[in-house]
Amino acid sequence: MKLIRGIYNLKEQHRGCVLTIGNFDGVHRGHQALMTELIAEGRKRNLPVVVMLFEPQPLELFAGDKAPARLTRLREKLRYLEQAGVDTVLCMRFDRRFAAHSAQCFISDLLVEKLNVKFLAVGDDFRFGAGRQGDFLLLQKAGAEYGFEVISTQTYCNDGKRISSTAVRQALAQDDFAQAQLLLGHPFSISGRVVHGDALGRTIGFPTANLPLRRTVTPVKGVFAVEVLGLGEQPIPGVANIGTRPTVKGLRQQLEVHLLDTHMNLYGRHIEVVLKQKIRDEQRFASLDALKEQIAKDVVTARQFFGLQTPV
Ligand SMILES: Cc1cc2nc3c(=O)[nH]c(=O)nc-3n(C[C@H](O)[C@H](O)[C@H](O)COP(=O)(O)O)c2cc1C
Ligand SMILES: Nc1ncnc2c1ncn2[C@@H]1O[C@H](COP(=O)(O)OP(=O)(O)OP(=O)(O)O)[C@@H](O)[C@H]1O
Repeated sequence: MKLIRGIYNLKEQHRGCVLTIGNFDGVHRGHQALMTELIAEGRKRNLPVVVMLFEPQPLELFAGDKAPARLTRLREKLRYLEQAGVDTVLCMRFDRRFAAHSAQCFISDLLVEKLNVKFLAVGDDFRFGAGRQGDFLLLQKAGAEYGFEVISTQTYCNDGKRISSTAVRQALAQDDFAQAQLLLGHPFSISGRVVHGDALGRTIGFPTANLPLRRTVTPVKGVFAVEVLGLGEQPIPGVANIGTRPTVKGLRQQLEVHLLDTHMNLYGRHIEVVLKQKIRDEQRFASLDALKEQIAKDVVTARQFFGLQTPV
């Protein structure tokens, strides 16, 4: 799969494609169904399948930390879109300048001139261009004028309800990871590169691997039983805290994971942490000893969840 970043990297050879546009946060089963349709269309027309997405997501620009929690970072979106069989991702930098382009200009400069789109599939509620002036009807009119087909995507449902990134966030807000997985078509996970922490964890007897969470808003918070992927063939069970660590006056949100029965130096490794079950909310403890005592209990809870014997 190819990644093209920004309009200036679009070259003559990229003209002619079947296209969809959106956030695709989570790359959930609704998105996957749309990809399947688009890929069939691309094969029929012998044209590459292109997904246009925006970074940051538009609401992150407009609403900052009031924006909905992000389910996937760009890297994760790319991985899932590649698995779905997409040929090219066109990642547009969504800044004030880009957002100020008129709907007409978005169509004529980007869709027609740069991409020469032949088939476009978007939701019938899709809005675009400065002030959200552009809508599905305008796209259809433009399609008739410039010679491309515009269709509205079929709604893909679960239990009679439309699958959406919002629905996944709602499931996660209730710590319902089974429901989130059902909607996503893959487990909810957080991944990243392990960085150095304050090495306090080792002194309190629970060494942790720290992942900084660059996203401003996380969809989940607290202490969880987790499985860590990316450290060999088998997932490694662990216990993780997602939060600001109020006991040690941590400032930024991070994910810290303590592996059960495994001692490894993880600095610099890329890991994927799959959340399996919530254990409790993060708390501010009066002392490090109190925190240590609680983490020992969390470890026991996680061991029980994984059906692991607790050493005596
Ligand atoms: C299972 C687990 C639960 C945790 N729970 C809390 C908590 O409730 N409150 C808190 O302030 N820190 C919590 N922490 C974070 C600890 O404060 C942190 O691991 C310790 O300060 C070590 O930080 P370091 O790795 O940056 O040295 C938890 C860590 C783990 C692994
Ligand atoms: N359940 C679904 N079935 C079919 N198409 C979908 C479904 N969900 C999203 N799409 C389509 O995928 C494209 C990208 O959707 P986008 O990620 O912007 O929204 P979303 O998944 O509905 O999330 P949100 O909850 O943020 O609105 C749009 O064209 C949208 O219509």
